[in-house]
Amino acid sequence: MALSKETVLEALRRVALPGGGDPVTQGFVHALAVEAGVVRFVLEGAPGPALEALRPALEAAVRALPGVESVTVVVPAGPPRGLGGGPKIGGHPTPQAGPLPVAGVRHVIAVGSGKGGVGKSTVSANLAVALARAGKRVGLLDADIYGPSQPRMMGVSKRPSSPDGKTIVPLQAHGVTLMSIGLMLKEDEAVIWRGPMLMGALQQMLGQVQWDAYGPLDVLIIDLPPGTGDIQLSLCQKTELDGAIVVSTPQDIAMLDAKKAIDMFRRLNTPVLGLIENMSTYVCPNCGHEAHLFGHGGVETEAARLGLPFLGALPLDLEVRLAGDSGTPAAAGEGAPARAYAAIAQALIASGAV
Ligand SMILES: Nc1ncnc2c1ncn2[C@@H]1O[C@H](COP(=O)(O)OP(=O)(O)OP(=O)(O)O)[C@@H](O)[C@H]1O
Repeated sequence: MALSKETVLEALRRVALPGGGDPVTQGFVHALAVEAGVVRFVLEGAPGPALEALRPALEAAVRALPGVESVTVVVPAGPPRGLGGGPKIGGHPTPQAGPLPVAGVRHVIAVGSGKGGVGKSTVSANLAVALARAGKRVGLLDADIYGPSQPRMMGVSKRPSSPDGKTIVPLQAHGVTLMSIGLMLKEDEAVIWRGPMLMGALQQMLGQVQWDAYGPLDVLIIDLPPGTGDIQLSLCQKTELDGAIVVSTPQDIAMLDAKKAIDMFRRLNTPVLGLIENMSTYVCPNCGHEAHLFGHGGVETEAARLGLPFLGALPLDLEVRLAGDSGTPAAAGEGAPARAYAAIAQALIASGAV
């Protein structure tokens, strides 16, 4: 019989569980994929150690099928270790009627992008620092749960404390109040959670973090994951957002994805506060020649076409990358990128968004 999902499920059904029944009928087998001899599935629905104990028998049962080249069984990480007996991050979300405000915060602004790698986290960190330098009390939430980069960009690695075991005290860096799921995980630890766990983590980051631990905030910047997935949807529906900023490079392919993000925010009734063009120009530090590696001006043109504010263009600058990697965003310095970010911060303040 040819290898198929059904033959794999049949083999798994033949594995008897210690407490009776089989893993398929008990609902432990999820996201089964069978592709050219490669079998993958997620084992979920019982405590992690019990599933780990089951894994070898299931792998052996599948490997014994004709045509199987490899088997990968993923047992999702449970909620990360807590904060010294404090709240566990990443449980299932609790039901919530409508969008809620974030306690201790006046304005909430999400920073999104359609495509990954266009500099959304860099822009979030730098904008937060620039707004803080302009006198605003700023919070930064790293909601890029699969790829949290704010701890590195903002230069923090300490685990936040939870004195009462329920709420979490955020950290502070460069004048910004900061929280990231990355602070709860080891740097190289992958998050292998399904949708509900992600939603739960996001809900906790907004509701259980004491955003006003160092005084009430004027604005909370939320660094979203790229794309238009569960986190974006959930955030827009469950949180009273003032609006979203969309970051794109001028490249057509990035702009195409940015338009999808804009469309998503519009459909979710989240006002788009403006567009930012990142990696806009490159000025050669040796000869001063200006090059447009990803094109130039495309985002501004698109903003005009859509009737949205264009907040500014940010150069492709080695200082920005090095500063991000070193944990002190370029906006904290005195160079050209810091001036460009200060101008965007002023534009946002002038618009009344912050
Ligand atoms: N204007 C810039 N000049 C130079 N390097 C930049 C600039 N903007 C971002 N980078 C660099 O590009 C890389 C990707 O940036 P970043 O992580 O901010 O993108 P992202 O859109 O948040 O990515 P992801 O989708 O993976 O979260 C980083 O190494 C960052 O330092």
